[in-house]
Amino acid sequence: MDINAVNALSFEDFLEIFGNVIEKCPIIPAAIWIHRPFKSLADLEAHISDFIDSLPEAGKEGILRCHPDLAGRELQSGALTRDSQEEQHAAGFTDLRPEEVSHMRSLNSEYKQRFGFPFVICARLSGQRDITRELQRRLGEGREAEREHAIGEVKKICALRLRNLVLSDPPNKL
Ligand SMILES: NC(=O)N[C@H]1NC(=O)NC1=O
Repeated sequence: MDINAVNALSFEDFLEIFGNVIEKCPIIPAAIWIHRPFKSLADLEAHISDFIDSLPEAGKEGILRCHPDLAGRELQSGALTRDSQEEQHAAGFTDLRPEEVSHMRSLNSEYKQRFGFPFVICARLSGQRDITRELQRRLGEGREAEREHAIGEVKKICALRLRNLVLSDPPNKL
């Protein structure tokens, strides 16, 4: 699908296709619909990014809270969105040994206790081992810096999801 095809979609079809580019936050593509016609994929992405930046702290943290834990219970029970399932699989979280799952879960819960929102990272851009190391490093960050860092990761996840939808041969890098 190219950008002209995107611009030709009805609101309902647009939401159906782009509703999860920010995990479980269809309000975001719904809100930026008003900026059609989009000049390019980068333009569409920039509107999403600007909308997120315009939110108060509570809105940004709400977005983070819509993200499932990496290697969490939803992965185990098959309750992830398809996007998230594919991303966690790509990073290797579907192949963890039981002790690695427990380690990841205890780090996730320590992180949530410290910051009040889940640890979020663009799983397609790193492997499971690097992500675990990064989680440990980010546990030492300040709350505000960490919120902004996590929102940056949400935007990377969004960029790759958009490319998957709009480009026919999507690269798995930014
Ligand atoms: N918690 C977290 O980072 N979740 C995710 N990251 C990603 O790339 N897909 C996700 O679901």
